[in-house]
Amino acid sequence: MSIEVVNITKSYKNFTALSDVSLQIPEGELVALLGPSGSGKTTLLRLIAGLEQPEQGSILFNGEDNTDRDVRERRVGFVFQHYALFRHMNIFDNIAFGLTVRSRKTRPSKQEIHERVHSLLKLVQLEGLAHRYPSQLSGGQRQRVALARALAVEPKFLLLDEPFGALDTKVRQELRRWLRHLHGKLGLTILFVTHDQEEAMELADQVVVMNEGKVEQVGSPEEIYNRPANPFVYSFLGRVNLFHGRLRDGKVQLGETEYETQWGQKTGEYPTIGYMRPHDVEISLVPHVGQSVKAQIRRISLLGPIVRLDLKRLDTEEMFEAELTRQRFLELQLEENKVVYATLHNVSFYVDSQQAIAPSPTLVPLRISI
Ligand SMILES: Nc1ncnc2c1ncn2[C@@H]1O[C@H](COP(=O)(O)OP(=O)(O)OP(=O)(O)O)[C@@H](O)[C@H]1O
Repeated sequence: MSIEVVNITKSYKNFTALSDVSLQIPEGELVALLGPSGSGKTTLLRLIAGLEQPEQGSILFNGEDNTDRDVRERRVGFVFQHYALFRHMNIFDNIAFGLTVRSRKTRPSKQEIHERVHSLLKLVQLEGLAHRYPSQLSGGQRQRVALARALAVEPKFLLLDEPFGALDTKVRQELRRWLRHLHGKLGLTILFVTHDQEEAMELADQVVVMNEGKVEQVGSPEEIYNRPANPFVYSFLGRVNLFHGRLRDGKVQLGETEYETQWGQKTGEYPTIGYMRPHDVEISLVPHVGQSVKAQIRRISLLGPIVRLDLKRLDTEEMFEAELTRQRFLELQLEENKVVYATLHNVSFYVDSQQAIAPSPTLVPLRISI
């Protein structure tokens, strides 16, 4: 089932948790809501589930308005980070719960419940554990029971709020793979909240990046990483170097280097910030005329297959990072305090419009890539 959020605003007293948010989630997609703490991810999930009411806007399922529908009528499967299974019930009864509490008219027969619970136990790969109690399971197994319980009532879609947040890295990775597999098998629309960018990138078909109650960008993992819509998305999705310079007559001056942009017709002078990823810094021992900057290595961190260098530009004195393969690092025989040449590829420039163009606090992208 598709989900559509249209111009939703939600406040708690004077605080606006969501401000005019719109979003479309096509049927059958696995979508991540990604953003820092307090950006409104859980609030949006709770509104879709019907656990909260918006002040403004509407929520449609398959084009049908559900804004005023009760949580039970929405038939949503919900799993939280700390999903409290009923401790006094065994796994079978936990999974069957949503079915056994139905009114006599809609409740499946004992035999049907038995069959459904066993097929769900098989699906979440916990066959044979039906008679255990939650305290006798690992954290990862408990989250799988929570998912089976959410699926038991045949929801129209699943909403997962940091479902693997409390688990250790290895178990999280296993559960991610498993969830991806489960999604492929069921074809159910799944919306999950995470503040872990790796989790979002690895799992989702589409990622919705949120910040301060607003949607900053929606796109595939590849799109949001390679074509970030603005500096927030750029910085949130991985390590980034910032270089401060000036745009003058269509050219950006960063220290001693100059970059052509497509903004040749723009007259005047503007403060500009260049954003780039550390893996797009090319380190060499000889200069690339007009393109490279002289920099001193201040610190070397060996991180398994890659090596991270903390460098200081000798022209502007700005600090920045470079990442290179261990092999390239050994070839160049790099060591701390050595002076090298850094060529900066794929710099995205943003004009600081707050100071130069308009009284808006956002930065305006000028050009992607050099
Ligand atoms: N019941 C409430 N009363 C008052 N403020 C609330 C309430 N629920 C949420 N908020 C506020 O709304 C904002 C968004 O909260 P929300 O839980 O949606 O963020 P989040 O992105 O899910 O954060 P996290 O990753 O930390 O869970 C936060 O600043 C939070 O303090």
